[in-house]
Amino acid sequence: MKELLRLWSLFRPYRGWMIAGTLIALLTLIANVALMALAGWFITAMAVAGVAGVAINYFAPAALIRLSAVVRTAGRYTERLVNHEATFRLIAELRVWFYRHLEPLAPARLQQYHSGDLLSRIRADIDALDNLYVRVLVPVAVAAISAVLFFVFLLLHDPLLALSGLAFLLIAGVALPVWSQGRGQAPGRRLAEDEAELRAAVIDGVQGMAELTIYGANERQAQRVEALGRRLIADQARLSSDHGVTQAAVGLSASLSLWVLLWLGIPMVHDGTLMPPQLAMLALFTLASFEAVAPLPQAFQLLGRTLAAARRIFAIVDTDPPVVEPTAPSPRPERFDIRFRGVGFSYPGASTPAVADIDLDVPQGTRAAVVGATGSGKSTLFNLLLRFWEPDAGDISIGGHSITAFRGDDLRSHIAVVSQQTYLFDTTIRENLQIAAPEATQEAIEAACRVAQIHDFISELPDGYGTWVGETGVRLSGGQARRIAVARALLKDAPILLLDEPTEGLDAETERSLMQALDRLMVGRTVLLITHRPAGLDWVDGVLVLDNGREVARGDSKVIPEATQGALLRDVAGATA
Ligand SMILES: Nc1ncnc2c1ncn2[C@@H]1O[C@H](COP(=O)(O)OP(=O)(O)OP(=O)(O)O)[C@@H](O)[C@H]1O
Repeated sequence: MKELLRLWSLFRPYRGWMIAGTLIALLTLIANVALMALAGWFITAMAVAGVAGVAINYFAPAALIRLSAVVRTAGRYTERLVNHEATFRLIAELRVWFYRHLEPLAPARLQQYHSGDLLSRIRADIDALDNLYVRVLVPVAVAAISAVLFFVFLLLHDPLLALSGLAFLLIAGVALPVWSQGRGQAPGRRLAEDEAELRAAVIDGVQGMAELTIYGANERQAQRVEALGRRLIADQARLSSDHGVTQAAVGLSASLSLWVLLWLGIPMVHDGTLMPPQLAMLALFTLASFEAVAPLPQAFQLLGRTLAAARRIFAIVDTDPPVVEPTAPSPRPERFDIRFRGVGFSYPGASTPAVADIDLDVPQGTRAAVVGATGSGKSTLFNLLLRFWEPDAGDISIGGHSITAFRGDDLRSHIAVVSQQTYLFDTTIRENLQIAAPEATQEAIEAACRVAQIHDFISELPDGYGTWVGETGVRLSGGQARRIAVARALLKDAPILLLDEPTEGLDAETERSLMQALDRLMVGRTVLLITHRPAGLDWVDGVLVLDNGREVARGDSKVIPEATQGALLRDVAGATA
């Protein structure tokens, strides 16, 4: 119920559309029922007149029948147009609304979700919400209003006929939807969850296909996907069979309603309280009136799926962002020194802190390295500096301003990152570079690529900068992707540069030339490097050595103590073994 009210408030801007859609749908329904009732009356009246040998005016009823037919057809078309237009607008807006809530949660709060699950939420779950609008709200409003009108119409002829008609309408329009809503709740919820799990499993299978093939695990993955598919089909089959049952029950209610009306009405014709054409009209009227309630059982059956989708969406929307954005405008630092003071942080649920009591100064224009074995907390320092997470203790400042005073985007506009994992989008090299500077001209892009020593390679490609790099940049080597990252950082032209093992995994020659490119990039910037390799750090001005999130030494590169060197070298040996 809570979800329904929240969804209703989200639909608020579309209430005008909803009212228009409801009125047009109501008019269409009334035209259809009128068409059937008038036709019943007209045919019987003509037959009775023929038998009696009297003339009747057939122009008015014939014109009304034609009018009803035209209104029904035009109404159906317009109603679809209006309601679908409103639904598509609503869905488009909901998707943007959801994405706006998702953005501040990345990456910290989203790590617990599989990308396939998030995709399911943003696509299938948002789509499922339109069910509430087109299949529940509008039909329920139409059914409720028309049931009252139909009841009043029957009441004008006979109270007993009205009550029997209403009783069957209530069975089809209230009892059956309540039953199918109860039956559909559990499979509907499972459908939302299983669809997400299936999507995640398929994405995993496709992305990890090389590993699955190497380790002969394709079959197991296929079985997992198949089992999920079977579960999904079982729930869909149950919903479909229930849908069949309710549709049959609606048909049965309509037929029973007709029979009861005839059973009650025929004696009235004998008594002369009802004319034969009236009986025919009321019979077809009763039958046609069930069109108003026919969509309700399925709509309520799908309510379980819709509410499960709503819950999954609200679960993300209600997540508190890991950092609180300041309300005041961000400061505009004149200098770009980086300072950590007493910084401590634990990831949620972790028993030990990832970093504790860290002090670090990187004066503007200098270069510092944080060295430590795997898991010693180096990347955590970057995550805190980039404000993906908020420290539990201490403070980080840039140019004398605490980073808590900056809005996330403003803070990150001062920082460029080159890491070992450069994410390349499935688009052209040019667009991948323009992520850092959307307005960058071709000349600026080429200049950055020359410094990054990747221009010659790109120029030799048949499509040059228009070359498609493939998903996650599969068509480029690790070294080439790293150079693209350097070029991106040059294009961004930020005063602070974070380097996360930028030469990791490259051969000596590639590493040397990438270091030359990095040398050019580092000029005039405040640079912080994280690495687990203690060797070759003579180009940095200061080193901080971490072990298990704590400082164990600091100074220049010579301070890396023997013991720590040993641990680091073991780490390197372990990583390469
Ligand atoms: N997103 C996260 N959620 C929970 N725990 C995390 C997360 N990221 C890191 N950790 C944990 O925090 C500790 C420090 O990790 P961190 O990634 O900062 O180490 P690192 O020195 O950068 O390691 P590496 O050199 O392997 O990248 C580790 O124990 C790690 O398991």
